[in-house]
Amino acid sequence: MVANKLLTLVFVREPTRILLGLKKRGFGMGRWNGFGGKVETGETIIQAALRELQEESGLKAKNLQEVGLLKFEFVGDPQLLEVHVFTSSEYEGKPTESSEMKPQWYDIDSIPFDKMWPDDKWWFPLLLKGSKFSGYFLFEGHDDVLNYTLEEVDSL
Ligand SMILES: NNC(=O)c1cnc2ccc(F)cc2c1N
Repeated sequence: MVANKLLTLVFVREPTRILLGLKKRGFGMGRWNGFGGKVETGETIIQAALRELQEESGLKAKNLQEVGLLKFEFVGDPQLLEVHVFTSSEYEGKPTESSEMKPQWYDIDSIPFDKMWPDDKWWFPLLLKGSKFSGYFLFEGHDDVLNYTLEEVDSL
């Protein structure tokens, strides 16, 4: 049994816009993502979310809320990714480019889905309307979603 790999994904929200980061290298390079990464041993998922947001965007979230649980599988790869999705609407600091990410505010009416992971177009509307959601996406490579499940939930 291959344990799930725990990852975090944080979106900083303002009333009409959301902060995305352009991945400058490595996994998912060239796509606008949320901020996040691996949960290291010895840290909680929340601590990891806060750490990665700070490292990748320069922001310190003050009211992190868990809003989604996404599981990603890639054909041919036994490692299941378990992604804990958070939003924050109160933060300290200014969005700052890092070696990994270039942060940019996007109006919630013009999210660049064509330059994001293909699954975003399904669950982003739920995140934007404040729902809690749980989903599973089966990828073939990084561009094709073979099938998925997605549901709004009352609690995560
Ligand atoms: N904004 N969306 C993301 O950051 C995102 C979305 N879907 C993914 C699917 C597989 C994966 F390995 C990473 C992501 C991901 N970073």
